[in-house]
Amino acid sequence: MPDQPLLDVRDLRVSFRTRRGSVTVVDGLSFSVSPGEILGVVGESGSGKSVSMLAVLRLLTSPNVTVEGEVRFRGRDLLALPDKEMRAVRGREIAMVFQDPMTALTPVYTVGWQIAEQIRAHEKVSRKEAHARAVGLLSDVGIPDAASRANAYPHEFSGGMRQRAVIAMALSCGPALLIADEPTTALDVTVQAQILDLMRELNAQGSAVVLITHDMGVISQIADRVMVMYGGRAAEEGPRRAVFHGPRHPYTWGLLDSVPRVGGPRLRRLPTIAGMPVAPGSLPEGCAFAPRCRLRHERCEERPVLSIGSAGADVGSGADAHRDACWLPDDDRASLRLTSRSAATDVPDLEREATP
Ligand SMILES: Nc1ncnc2c1ncn2[C@@H]1O[C@H](COP(=O)(O)OP(=O)(O)OP(=O)(O)O)[C@@H](O)[C@H]1O
Repeated sequence: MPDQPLLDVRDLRVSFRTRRGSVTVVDGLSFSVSPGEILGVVGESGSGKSVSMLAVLRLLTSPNVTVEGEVRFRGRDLLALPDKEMRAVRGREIAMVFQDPMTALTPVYTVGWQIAEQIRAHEKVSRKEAHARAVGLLSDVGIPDAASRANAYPHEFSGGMRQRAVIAMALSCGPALLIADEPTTALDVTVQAQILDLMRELNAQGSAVVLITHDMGVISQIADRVMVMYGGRAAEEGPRRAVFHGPRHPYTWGLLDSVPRVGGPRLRRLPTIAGMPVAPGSLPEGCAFAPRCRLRHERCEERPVLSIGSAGADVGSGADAHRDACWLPDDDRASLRLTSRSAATDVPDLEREATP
């Protein structure tokens, strides 16, 4: 893995001014993405996944929002880039796919025209050539009879086909980075798998991917590395295998325990994480997860730093590092996980079943 990250986000902080005062929803988030890797970002609703990526892309345009920190992409600080240069980065070097494909498609133009225009926005090619490439891309993403389908309007496509069209648009400029926010959530399972395959293909062609999801199952199928977010902060971050086989943060334990699995033991009830997600504006001074954590102790009133800890053997450095933000003693994590589970019955052993 090359040393220089493609995207390097340091101490990102996003606050909204509301009638109740300033509310911080992303609180000192740092992470990086290496060229060609797939980073899965996972966490419950409201954990700040979307807002942090929208901040990275400079798409939070409300006058009530404040974004602080550093976002380096290929060495340039995106937060300091003039608008025009930022627009060139978005769409050409960084592509985006959102849950609702209609956010990227305009209802009044044909799908082929929109992909062709996206190509022409970044490259000097004739209309005819751009259209031919758009047809080729639609065919690449599995749209049958792409030549005639290119002349259809978005409402004439199914949800899965629209998402494919948006991915075709992303593919059109061969982005170094694709940020995909819940791209499969609205789709049925078969189509979901096809869209994940397309992301893998895009990745195989050299694009790094940040995939936001609340679904640990999706992460287990596709991510090289995983960042688990809670309360606008990173709770844990590491290679997929390390996070699935040796999760270190009690919040990650909860997420993994609450994944329903086909073929797993029959559960009398699906375990859930007790308590409510932390509300923006009421982030505790210390560990954000402490109010819901069965293992909280005095030290949790102090904010834990995302770090490798003192464990040693199973952690590496750089992209291989497995970090967590928890004060529990490193050596006792495995037995503590069992202790914390014993209060819940019928909890499956997910580490053994994680995708290798
Ligand atoms: N414009 C806004 N003004 C105030 N608060 C906002 C605004 N946009 C988002 N938030 C708050 O920021 C927090 C993080 O939202 P975000 O959408 O990033 O969460 P998420 O982890 O992506 O969840 P989901 O999976 O539901 O999309 C939420 O509590 C949300 O209510």
